[in-house]
Order: sequence, then C-alpha cells, then structure tokens
Amino acid sequence: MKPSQESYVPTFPGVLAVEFKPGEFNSGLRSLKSWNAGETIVPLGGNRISKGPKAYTSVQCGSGPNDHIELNSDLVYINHSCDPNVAFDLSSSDSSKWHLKALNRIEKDEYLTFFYPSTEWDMDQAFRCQCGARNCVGIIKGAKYLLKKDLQTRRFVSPWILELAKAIHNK
Ligand SMILES: C[S@@+](CC[C@H](N)C(=O)[O-])C[C@H]1O[C@@H](n2cnc3c(N)ncnc32)[C@H](O)[C@@H]1O
Repeated sequence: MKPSQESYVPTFPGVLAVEFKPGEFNSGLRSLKSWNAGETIVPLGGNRISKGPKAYTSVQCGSGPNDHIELNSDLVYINHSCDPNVAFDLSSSDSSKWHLKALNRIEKDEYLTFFYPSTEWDMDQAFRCQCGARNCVGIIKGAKYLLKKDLQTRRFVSPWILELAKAIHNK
C-alpha cells in the first residue's frame, strides 16, 4: 500500500517528503536534509513494517518465498536508479537494525533512489528504467535477470541476492 496524495501526512516530517506528480507511478521521495555516505537516514525496524506478499510496493528481506515486507510509509515512493544514492540495508538478522542508508553525499531536496535488484530477486512488476544513468541496465525485473557484472558493479547488494546469484551463475 502506498500513502495517497489526498490524505497525505508525512511519515518522516522534516526529513523526507513525497513529491506527488500526475500519473500512477510518476511520484518520488525527496530528502529534506543533506546526508553523508554511510549515514542512516531512517530506521526501518519496529512496528511500522509488516510481512506481506510480494508486490510492487514490497521489499524483499531474505531468500525465502515469504520474505517480503511492506514499508507502510513514504519510503514506498523511493524510485529505482541504476546509480542509486540510498540502500535498504536489511542484512542484519535482527530486524530492529534494518535501516535506509546513504550511499554517497546527498544534498537537501535531492530525490532518493535505490537499486531495486539490490533487494529484489524476481520482481512482481517489471518496468523499463528511465534513470538515465551511464550504467543503466534497461529492464528492471529483479537480480535474477541481470548479468553477474551488473550486480558486482553496484555499491550495495543484499546478502541473499549475492547467494542466489552465485547459485545460478556458478552452475
Ligand atoms: C514502489 S513504486 C515507486 C514510486 C512510484 N514512482 C509511484 O509514483 O508510485 C515502483 C514503481 O515506480 C516506477 N519506477 C520506479 N523507478 C523507476 C525508474 N527508474 N524508471 C521508470 N519507472 C520507475 C515503476 O512503475 C515501478 O513499478
């Protein structure tokens, strides 16, 4: 589920804000603050997140078929980029340590983006990427469909994605 424009109340007031644009999938999430590489932007653990089925709004949190969470927050508006500025770090076995972190310096008002295949193996909804990055991989359907080099050259990839990729690329 994603928060709607009509009843919008920011989940992280003063930190992040959804920029709503006409069309079903054209909105995005801006940072209202600047960040340095490695900084935690917001924690994810706690009772806001919930387990749920794989959906275009879910984030994968492990290698199992039921390892998907709904963020239940403005974070669902973070778009994909092949040259992302944030990562969902869900690599701890302790979910209270899960967090969204900056991958590089982020200036105030920048849109946040993450590399969807860094968490997603086989996505519910594929799309043609419009990020415009030099290293854009084109169609985004999950890490399962990427070449080994396309995963190896990203700054953050979740451990289950690396394991699953190893299993198919080393066959
Ligand atoms: C979880 S939503 C992200 C927020 C979305 N932009 C919105 O307005 O609801 C994921 C969807 O956004 C769109 N999207 C995200 N990143 C994109 C990108 N780099 N290029 C094209 N579409 C993108 C795709 O339709 C994708 O299925």
